Amino acid sequence: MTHHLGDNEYKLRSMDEVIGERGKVEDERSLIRAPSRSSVKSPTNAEATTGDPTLSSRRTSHQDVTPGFVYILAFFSALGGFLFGYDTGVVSGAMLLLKKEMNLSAFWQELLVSSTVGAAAVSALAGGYLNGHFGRRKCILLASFIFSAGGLILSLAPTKEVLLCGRIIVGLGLGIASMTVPVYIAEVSPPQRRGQLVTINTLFITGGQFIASLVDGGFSYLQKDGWRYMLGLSVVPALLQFAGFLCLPESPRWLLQKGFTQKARQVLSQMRGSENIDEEYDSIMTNIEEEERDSDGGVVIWRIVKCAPTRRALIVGCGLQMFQQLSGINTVMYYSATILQMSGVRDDKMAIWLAAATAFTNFLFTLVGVWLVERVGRRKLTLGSIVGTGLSLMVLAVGFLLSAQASPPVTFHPSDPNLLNSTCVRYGVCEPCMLDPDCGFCYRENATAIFDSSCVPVNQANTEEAIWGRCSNGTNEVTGAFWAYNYCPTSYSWIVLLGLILYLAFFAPGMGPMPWTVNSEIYPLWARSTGNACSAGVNWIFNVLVSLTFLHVAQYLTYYGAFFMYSGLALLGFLFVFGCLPETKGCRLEEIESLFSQRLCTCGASDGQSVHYIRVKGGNYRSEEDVSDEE
Ligand SMILES: O[C@H]1[C@H](O)[C@@H](O)[C@H](O)[C@@H](O)[C@H]1O
Repeated sequence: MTHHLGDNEYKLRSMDEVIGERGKVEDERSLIRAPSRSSVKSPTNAEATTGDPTLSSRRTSHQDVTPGFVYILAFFSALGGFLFGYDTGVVSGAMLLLKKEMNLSAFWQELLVSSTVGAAAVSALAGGYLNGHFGRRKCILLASFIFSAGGLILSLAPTKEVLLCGRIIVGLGLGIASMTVPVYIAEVSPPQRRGQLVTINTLFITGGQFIASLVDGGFSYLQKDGWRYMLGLSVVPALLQFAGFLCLPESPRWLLQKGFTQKARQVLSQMRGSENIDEEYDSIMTNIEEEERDSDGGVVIWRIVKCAPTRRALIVGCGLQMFQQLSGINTVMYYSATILQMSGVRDDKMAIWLAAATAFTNFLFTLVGVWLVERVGRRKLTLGSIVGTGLSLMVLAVGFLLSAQASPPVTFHPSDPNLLNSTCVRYGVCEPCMLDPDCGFCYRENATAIFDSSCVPVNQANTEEAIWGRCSNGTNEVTGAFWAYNYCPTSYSWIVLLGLILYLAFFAPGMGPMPWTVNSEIYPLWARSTGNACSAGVNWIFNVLVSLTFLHVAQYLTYYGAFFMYSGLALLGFLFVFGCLPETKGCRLEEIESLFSQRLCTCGASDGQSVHYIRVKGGNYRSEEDVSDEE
């Protein structure tokens, strides 16, 4: 179908073509890229031989060394990621001490953990408005201020109610930081380093989780008030970030959008060192002008939904965040201590240190992601990661399945009258006994077998022991009886352990960081704050959903059922990523909108092909047919 382009309608083709014909077709304008004055005026040898000015300028920029200032900016921003990881990670260790000292019921424990994540979901959504209105820098300052205040309140909290306030305040900071930091880093980075620098933010998240587990381990010996240090230590990086950002500049893209052109130029040249910034400056400027001209005002989220390319970007961004959480990372991390106990680590203190080893593995493999992201690109990295994640989840599930099939029987039935009312006595084998949150498995073992095993009620105030009997004082050296809560003794634990390690090795380089990295790049400037707010909100909402439902899911589906389900969800995630995620590596932020000009779920079909764009009424389309096909 042919389209007649009116005054407001203009064509947008592939970047190279548009720039090549720019002299000839005055009213054809590129949204994707504006040529720099310098590149048009003075062609280099490469342009002369290939006739391709884009190629030569892109090559030049690829050879450029990123100025140190950008690394400083990335470091101070990523402290927000560190706080994200620290505050979400530290709470499990703090809770072990808190529940004893403050006599917390299971409900209060759950409330203290999930209130932070819930508050983060709300503030991430609200962060879109703050970000667009006040700028990235002020939002980061606000988040670090909130983190400091929250940390202080937590460390001094006299009652559980004050603790809850502190946890909610920290959550509010988390939400804002989680959506602002990746956007800020993406906007200050040069295209060839952007993926790596934004991925460093996730490295800081997993680094924060690892440091939190070390702090948990260290202070777990301090029974009185140890939790105050654990929770309060987050004030240090928060204050460091606050002080740093008092001296650091606003994102040049936000400055330009708000009309602070002089300041934007100055900041951009500060960030690019000796590099010529004309091309980048013009490109951002042209983009903003076109966006303003095409904008019909109105609420941003509604504009995003109405405009096909941004709508698709939003679906991809939110979908990635959803599948990240649905692949069960936080369940695996949270459950790692139990998995390790299953493999025969009986000492609680030892389990805490081994959980630190799990967090370290997550951190280490995120580092692999930082190294790979600019080498293999976001798409391949995410695809490879999600396939591996799905397979490792299957290994985990098979490990749990074999353990369930070989579940040791109950051979010893204590004749205490208190037991008559308990559901625990009805179980004949360990598997259903451990799936019941009210019961645990008490047993003895020698080198070859398990014997004298019983299913007895757990002490709800301290799940590390039974409410009475041989196991009521934890692992009892005298009677030689062991207490297993939430797991069964098994000789297949090595498969589960293998699954855990494989899971982290595959998840951490791709599915961990890429949803954040990709979201920071795929929206045009006018939609960036809102797009990231929505996708970060989705991440937090699914985070709280998956962690709150895990134990119930495991109760209904058993552990192996739950992990098979997660691997099924990872498979769905693979299909989604394969169909919908385009490669954004090396593109300038202003170019990326055009990658969503095609219908969703066609990415897999067009991998690596060159594209032609036309732009009609504010939208980018891959071909003239797409215009007629507008969804
Ligand atoms: O990308 C991060 C990272 O993978 C963390 O380990 C996880 O706890 C977060 O939920 C996730 O968003």
